[in-house]
Amino acid sequence: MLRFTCTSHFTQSPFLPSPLRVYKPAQVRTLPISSFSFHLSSRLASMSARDVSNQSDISKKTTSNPDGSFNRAPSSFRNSIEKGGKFEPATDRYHLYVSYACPWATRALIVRKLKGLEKLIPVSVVSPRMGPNGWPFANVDPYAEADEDPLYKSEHVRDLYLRCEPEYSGRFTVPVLWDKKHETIVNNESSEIIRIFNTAFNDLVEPQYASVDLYPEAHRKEIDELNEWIYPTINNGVYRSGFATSQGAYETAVKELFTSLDKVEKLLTGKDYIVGNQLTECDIRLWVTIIRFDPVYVGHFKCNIRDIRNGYPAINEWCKKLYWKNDAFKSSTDFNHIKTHYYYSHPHINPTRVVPVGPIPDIQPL
Ligand SMILES: N[C@@H](CCC(=O)N[C@@H](CS)C(=O)NCC(=O)O)C(=O)O
Repeated sequence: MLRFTCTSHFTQSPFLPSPLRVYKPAQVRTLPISSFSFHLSSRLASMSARDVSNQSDISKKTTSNPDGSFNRAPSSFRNSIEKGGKFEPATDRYHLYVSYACPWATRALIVRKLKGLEKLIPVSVVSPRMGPNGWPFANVDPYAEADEDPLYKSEHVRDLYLRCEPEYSGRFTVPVLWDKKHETIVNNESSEIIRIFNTAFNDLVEPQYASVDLYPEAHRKEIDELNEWIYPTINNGVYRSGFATSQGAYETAVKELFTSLDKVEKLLTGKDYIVGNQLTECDIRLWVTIIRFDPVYVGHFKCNIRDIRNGYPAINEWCKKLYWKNDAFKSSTDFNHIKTHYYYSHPHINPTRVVPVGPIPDIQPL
């Protein structure tokens, strides 16, 4: 029987009462079943028994309420990038660390691409197999499509946090927006990173990218109102369902989740975008959860009242169109990283680490 140990950073994590919250993306490869299962099993087989027994359990460090409901701690680094400030817009100054598996990091990847920031803000992708020390870089876990840290050759994302704040005792999350000048984290909260990307570098990018506005003045009120319930009940709702440790907490979360999906289905019927007639941050924030829904959340997080492809035609159509017609979405999505991460990194809810083969395909064609 596997035994799971918590490392010091997990036990030290501040489980503050906080708004509920969670989860990250890249290249999609549709593999035949045989190569997919070979790929996963050969990777897993390369992990030693010790690696497996030391694997931490994210659900243990984030589910802290006595009633079994899941609670997510707030992000710690909340700076902005602005002219005249400590962090000024500049070329070759900032670096983005992400996991393709994490929905929150995927938000940042999508907006980085939509805003033409790829050269300005290089990106490094961690291995999807989160372990006792958190997210490993490819030098520690050489996983396909994962990178080494080009700045410091860090072993884990935690090394970056401890480099800039040696006493840091929070969670070592992605995304991380890093400043090379001050060698510190600018911001590790995706909802703020995407707002920074939306405006801060407009003077440094081509006009066609500067004019992209994902938080337009005219729609801000509506976007804020939607974020207000989509975040707790859908984005974080899947985690509240999956990480619940009591029947009651699970049922509350899963029912709220599907009630909100029903509402979104109505909003998207006959429309290409949630707000107005244009792509906004609201689409991006919701999409990163929906794209993971059928491959992961239905099974791993027990969000199985319906799936998206059979139960929500308007959401499914919207999701497919963004994926297949806008490369910022497709190129930020890697189903192999997504599935491997969830089924591997939460041994508390999937002790065997077996990764399901389906659904096939990961996303339906248009
Ligand atoms: N507040 C963060 C949440 C990010 C987050 O929870 N990321 C997860 C991955 S999906 C993570 O890095 N977890 C690592 C850990 O908890 O140790 C945001 O929205 O940017």
